[in-house]
Amino acid sequence: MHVEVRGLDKHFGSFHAVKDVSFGIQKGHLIGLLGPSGGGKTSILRMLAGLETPDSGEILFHGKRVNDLPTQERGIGFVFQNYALFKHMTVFENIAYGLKVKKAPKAQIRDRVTELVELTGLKGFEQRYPQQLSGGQRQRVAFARALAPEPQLLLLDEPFAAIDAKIRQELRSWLRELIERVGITSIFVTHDQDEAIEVADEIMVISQGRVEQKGTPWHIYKEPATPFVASFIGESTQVEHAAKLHGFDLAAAKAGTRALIRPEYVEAGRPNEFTLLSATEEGVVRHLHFRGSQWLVEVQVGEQSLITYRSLEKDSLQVGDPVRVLVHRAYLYNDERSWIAENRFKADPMSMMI
Ligand SMILES: Nc1ncnc2c1ncn2[C@@H]1O[C@H](COP(=O)(O)OP(=O)(O)OP(=O)(O)O)[C@@H](O)[C@H]1O
Repeated sequence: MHVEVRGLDKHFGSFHAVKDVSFGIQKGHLIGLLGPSGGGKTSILRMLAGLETPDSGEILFHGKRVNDLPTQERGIGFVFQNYALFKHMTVFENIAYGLKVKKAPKAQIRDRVTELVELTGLKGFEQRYPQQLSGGQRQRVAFARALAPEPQLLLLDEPFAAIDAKIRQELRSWLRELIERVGITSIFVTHDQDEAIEVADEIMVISQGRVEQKGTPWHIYKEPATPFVASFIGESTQVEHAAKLHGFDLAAAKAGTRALIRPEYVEAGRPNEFTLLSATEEGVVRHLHFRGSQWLVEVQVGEQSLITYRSLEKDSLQVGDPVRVLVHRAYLYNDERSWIAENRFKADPMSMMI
């Protein structure tokens, strides 16, 4: 189902929880609502579901306004963190529930439950009760139950929040596959950026009731539209005085312009690792953190500390080692605007010849 939201607004008393939110979701896409706690993600989901009434704005399913349609007529399936299974019902009965309420014929219910049990990898568990299942299995039952009545939109609110890290990881890829196979338009609320990046076709970053940015995970990571997005997603260090960034054309930077720099845009190493030494700055290794497949290196350049990764293949560095440092790219921002700046020594190969 194609979903369109236009100018959605919601107050709770005098608190402005959702501010002029607009977005569209293509049929069959999974969109992740990502942002800090209290940002308004759940409120947006509840309005889509008809569990909360917007102050203003429109919700369109297939181009038709559904603002006044009751929840049960919106064709929505839910999986919430606390949307518990019915304890006194077996897995089979839990999955069958929505179809029973709709008074579907018995044979149809049986066929659909069998299909979903297979789809969600729960074969053999049909007669178990929820307390006889692991957390991950219970959540899979919750998905099967939500999908049984063939909803057109699936709303997922932190569905894995209560599950251990290891199983959670498995469930993420499982969910991705499931959604692809079923081809259902889905909205997934999370405050975990790794989860959103891994699972979603598109991410919408929400903070303080507003959409900060919407785009593919790659786009959001690589080209953050606002300082909030740049600092919320991925690792970075902040440089207070952008004017000191060596090799950058900072004509547009004013006093007070700050920079965010991701570790992959910083290169730190021994002098012989650089072709143009004068393009680099002097630094010293302050900390080394072993990250399994690489080192996370903290270097000090003047007063500024920066982080970077270093491959295990290269010469190992020690704390206290002098290094040369080159910053390739920075996200700059002041009060009015934010933009991406490239180091001319990196961005323009001709300048390397100077
Ligand atoms: N029924 C309500 N009455 C009053 N305030 C509410 C109500 N529902 C939500 N709020 C407030 O609106 C704000 C947004 O809440 P919401 O649950 O939508 O945020 P969220 O981004 O989903 O956060 P979380 O990740 O913690 O669930 C919060 O400050 C919350 O306290």
